[in-house]
Amino acid sequence: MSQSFTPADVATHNNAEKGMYIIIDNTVYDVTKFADEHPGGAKILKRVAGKDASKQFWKYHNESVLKKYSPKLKIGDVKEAAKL
Ligand code: HEM
Repeated sequence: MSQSFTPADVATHNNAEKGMYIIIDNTVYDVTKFADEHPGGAKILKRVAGKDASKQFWKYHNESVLKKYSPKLKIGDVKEAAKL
């Protein structure tokens, strides 16, 4: 079962203390522990923590990266808050 997050939920996880979540194409990844082993560096991940980083992600990686790391880093999907 996959957990649902609103963009606002993800936005609260924007630093190492609270945890660092990023959104790539509607999927939420927890990169808190991964940041220090990220080949592109921890700094660049800290800058996008809490945000949708799809554009930046696809600039530097391809599908095989997501395939490889999803089992370890994926924590859920983005679901918009119900519109009133
Ligand atoms: C789930 C999230 C991410 C994973 C699993 C991930 C994984 C990786 C991996 C495995 C590499 C090594 C190169 C490769 O195999 O393609 C890499 C390089 C890199 N990543 Fe990420 N990355 C993530 C998110 C991001 C984000 C959001 C950014 C930008 C804001 C970023 C920027 C970079 C850069 C700049 C490089 C170096 C590219 C190069 O040296 O040519 N990454 N990343």
